[in-house]
Amino acid sequence: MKYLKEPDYSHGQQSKTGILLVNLGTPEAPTAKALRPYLKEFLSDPRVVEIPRAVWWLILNGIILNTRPKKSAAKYAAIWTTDGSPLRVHTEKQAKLLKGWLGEKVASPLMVEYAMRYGKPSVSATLARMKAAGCDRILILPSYPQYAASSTATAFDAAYAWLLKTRNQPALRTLKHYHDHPAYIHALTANIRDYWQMHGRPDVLLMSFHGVPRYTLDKGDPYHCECQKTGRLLSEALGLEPGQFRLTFQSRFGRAEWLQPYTDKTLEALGREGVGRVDVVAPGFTADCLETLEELAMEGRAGFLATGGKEFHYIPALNEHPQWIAALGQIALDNLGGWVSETWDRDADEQARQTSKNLALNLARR
Ligand SMILES: C=CC1=C(C)c2cc3[nH]c(cc4nc(cc5[nH]c(cc1n2)c(C)c5CCC(=O)O)C(CCC(=O)O)=C4C)c(C)c3C=C
Ligand SMILES: [Fe+2]
Ligand SMILES: [Fe+2]
Repeated sequence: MKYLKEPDYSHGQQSKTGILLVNLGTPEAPTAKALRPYLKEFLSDPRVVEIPRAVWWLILNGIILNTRPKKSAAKYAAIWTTDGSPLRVHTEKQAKLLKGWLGEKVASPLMVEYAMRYGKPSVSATLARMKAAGCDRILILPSYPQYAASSTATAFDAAYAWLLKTRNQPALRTLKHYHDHPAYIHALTANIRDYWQMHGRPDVLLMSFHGVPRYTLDKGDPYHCECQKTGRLLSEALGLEPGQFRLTFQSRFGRAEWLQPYTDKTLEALGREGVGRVDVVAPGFTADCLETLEELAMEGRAGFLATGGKEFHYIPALNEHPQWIAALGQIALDNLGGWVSETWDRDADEQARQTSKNLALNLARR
């Protein structure tokens, strides 16, 4: 059969608008056994590794899948929670909170779900469930503020692949990026300011983004420029001078050159330069995960302290920060034009926000 079976049709079923939050995916357990299928699916994606298929098949199946699952499992074990993988825990909570936030602002029937590009819950199964529940309009909202072919585009590929097999297709919208959306920048700023209010300020704020191979920039992927723009807007919003922050790229995979400067090398250099306190933040990760909790908060810390650094702080990702949930809601609404009717007065809300911000600033100045 070429097409998926249609859910039973009933006249008068209320049509809904759906929002699907898509994150990368994570293993089912912190074990080599669970890592293997996850890494196989992830690293078999031609958007992720672009070398010729036959060559890559040999490397992946002959070397990587025999060595990496065990090593990565040990890293996942160090960050695993009683509720499971942090990436899934946070993404699931974000979807629930987003539904609550939108519920107060939107009159139309709405469904908010999350899916993972690799592993479970899959994009196709979740889209099928949303359609069966009556969603005939769906917005795909990737968890990545900066567009990259290896993250954003492949999430869309998964949605399109499901549409290809679907007879009665819902309307689909994709949200390409929100790297410079004022609400996203505001949420990042609020999250960092909250942290500094509790723990004091660093000598240097290091903004670390997930890396991608350097050749993707040369071939036209806008990811590098979008990370730079987020970094610039964030440094301006925080009022940082050039010497007070750095922007770097982490998680290099394989032997090819990736976007530079590298996070690990920069942290080691900062330690050697005698920088006393470094705070690391990862603006491109909207949920904490292996790459932030293990690579930055554990490995990065060790590298900085081993080379002479005195104090290291990792500032948590946006996760469930109320400003982030509000930002997700605003970003979603910006992309739902004509699909839902809003019951809130955005301008009045913005005015109230500015007033309370000014009040807080005045209080801080006293
Ligand atoms: C910001 C979004 C991401 C981009 C762009 C991205 C590109 C990219 N990643 C790899 C290889 C790996 N990444 C891994 C984990 C991982 N990557 C992202 C996000 C982006 N990746 C996240 C959120 C995570 C964490 C997932 C979690 O479960 O917590 C891994 C798996 C872990 C490991 O074994 O190291 C690999 C592998 C490549 C090759 C790439 C671009 C080409
Ligand atoms: Fe990655
Ligand atoms: Fe650039």
